[in-house]
Amino acid sequence: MRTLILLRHGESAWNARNLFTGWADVGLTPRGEEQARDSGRLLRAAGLLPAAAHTSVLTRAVRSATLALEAAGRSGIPLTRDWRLNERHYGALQGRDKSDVLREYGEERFRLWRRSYDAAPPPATGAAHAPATPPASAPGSGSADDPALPRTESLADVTARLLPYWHDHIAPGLRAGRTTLVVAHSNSLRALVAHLDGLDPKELLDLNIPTAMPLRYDLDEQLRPLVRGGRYLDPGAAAAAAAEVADEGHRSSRSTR
Ligand SMILES: O=C(O)[C@@H](CO)OP(=O)(O)O
Repeated sequence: MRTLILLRHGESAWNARNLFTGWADVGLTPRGEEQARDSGRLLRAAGLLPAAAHTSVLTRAVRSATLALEAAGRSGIPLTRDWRLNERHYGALQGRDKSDVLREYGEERFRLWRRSYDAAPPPATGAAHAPATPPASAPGSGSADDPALPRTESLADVTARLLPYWHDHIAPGLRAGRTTLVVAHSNSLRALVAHLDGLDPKELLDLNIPTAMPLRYDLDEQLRPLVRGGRYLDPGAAAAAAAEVADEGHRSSRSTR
């Protein structure tokens, strides 16, 4: 049996402010840092000791991975960063308040942009929407104006850039028997879960990944899940937190609630 642990980063500054984030490189809130440490403590308590870890190039994920591994007593293991694990590029929605977007475009469009397989938000235009720091290993020259950088992404686009990384860098370690931690984002993890569980687009609409809740997948030799959907280490807390994610846009930011 092979064990994979999926973990979304802790609460970011823009999660707390109810803003679409995507490739904007924002840090964790103090609460997000504590959530990341708590997730590491959960791993340790469950006896889940990763031998390898992968994360995106975005600060909120790298920092969460570092804090979780420290709290799990595993800070010495290799941590590999790659832009292919980044959050989906949210196009022109990046930096916008989710409640404002919901009001402006309506429930159906809002839901399809957030949770469908093939709808991409309108592309970002101009430097204002380009990532502040282009991910170092992203395609192209690394300049924020580089036409090779995405200006928006659907979940299908995320899946297409993520799966080569899964096949070439994560799956081989799992096959070699290494318990592996992947620390990523709401939508890059939705793409990975959809691949592992064989979700169809309708099932994907209802898939929400909560922040900092370790999700354990035990996999067979073909890397197929023994239990579809995996198992959250703290199922009750994860279900409540996933419901809050689903409800984003319908409530104001955490700091003003
Ligand atoms: O804004 C984003 O980049 C993501 C994660 O916060 O949002 P959502 O979960 O709505 O896809």
